[in-house]
Amino acid sequence: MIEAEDVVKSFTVRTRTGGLRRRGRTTLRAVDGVSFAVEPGEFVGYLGPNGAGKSTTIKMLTGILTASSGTLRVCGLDPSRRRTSLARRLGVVFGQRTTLWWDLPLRDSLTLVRRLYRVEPAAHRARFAELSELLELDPFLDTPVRQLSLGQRMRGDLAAALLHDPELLVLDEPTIGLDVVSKATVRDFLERINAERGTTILLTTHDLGDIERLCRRVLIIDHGRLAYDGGLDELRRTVDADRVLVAELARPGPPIVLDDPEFGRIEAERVQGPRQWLRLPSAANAATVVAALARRHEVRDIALREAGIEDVLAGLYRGDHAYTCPADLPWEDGPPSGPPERPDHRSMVE
Ligand SMILES: Nc1ncnc2c1ncn2[C@@H]1O[C@H](COP(=O)(O)OP(=O)(O)OP(=O)(O)O)[C@@H](O)[C@H]1O
Repeated sequence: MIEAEDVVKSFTVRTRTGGLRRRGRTTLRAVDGVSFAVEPGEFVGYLGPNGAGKSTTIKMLTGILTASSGTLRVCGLDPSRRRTSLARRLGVVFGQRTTLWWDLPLRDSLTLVRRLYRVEPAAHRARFAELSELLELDPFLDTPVRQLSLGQRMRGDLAAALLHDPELLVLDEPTIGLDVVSKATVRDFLERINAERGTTILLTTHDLGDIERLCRRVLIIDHGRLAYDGGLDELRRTVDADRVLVAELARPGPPIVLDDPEFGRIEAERVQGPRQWLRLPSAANAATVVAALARRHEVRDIALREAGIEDVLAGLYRGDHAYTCPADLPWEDGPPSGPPERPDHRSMVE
């Protein structure tokens, strides 16, 4: 459904280089040699910190931007050359923008979408009825789009993106700003169209709840380069994120220090009354640490917190962990051992 091979997108940006009047130009490689493939029916998360190159990738996939180099095929088509043909096979939702007509009732916006995509009236009626039911559009179909709440508008945008029954749906932050109930509606809907209709979905989001709930596979991009391609569980295992032991002692005391030949030195990193938080190195055996703790302190209660996906990603984005990527990714000089420094990202041309 998507084939990206060594895709690069560079922007030329003006910079001041010292004195007031001295200006230069910098080439910014927003996407820097990205390669991946998405099979029909997959639900893939596309993650990365702010400015990593996610939206730029999505704009290239949808034909809005043309890649500076590399090969890109979406539904078998070159997106920038076959933009109109691709539009018939692709649905796109940008959470921060709407494709609906602001002053028209939602129903009329959706009718216009039918005409734009030249959907047959009978097929449109069936699809419209199905999407209205799944997204619960009925109560606000006759409300002008500008009067819709964010959650209602997003449901309208999803319907507009899917009315022509595309094979591939590309979503850029579809749950941004939604409350928990609206998020759940959108997530349930996406899960259903992926499972029941086999629609392939590429989802960009900073909401890790979306990712944990929906995506079996994630791609992580950082500084324009693909840093990880694989499952969420493998990602957790790969980075070996630290676990945290929360110990409740019989009485408040100074920060715990454990020094043991088996696991080395562990110091409490937070103390709150009788509670103390100890970060366990990934190699440490939790049972050994708990036994050492119980020998030296009167312990009332213990909790062990595994690193959540949020901790794992925060560590990756900060550069605490070495990145890994599958060996079959076509890195020219082998995979990067860590995220490149910012200066490598920009190369001065003038
Ligand atoms: N039209 C443009 N001209 C110059 N630089 C651009 C342009 N569009 C994006 N960039 C730069 O490219 C880099 C990647 O931007 P992009 O919008 O793809 O990031 P992102 O991963 O989507 O970030 P966010 O999570 O904040 O939306 C950023 O440094 C951004 O400033």
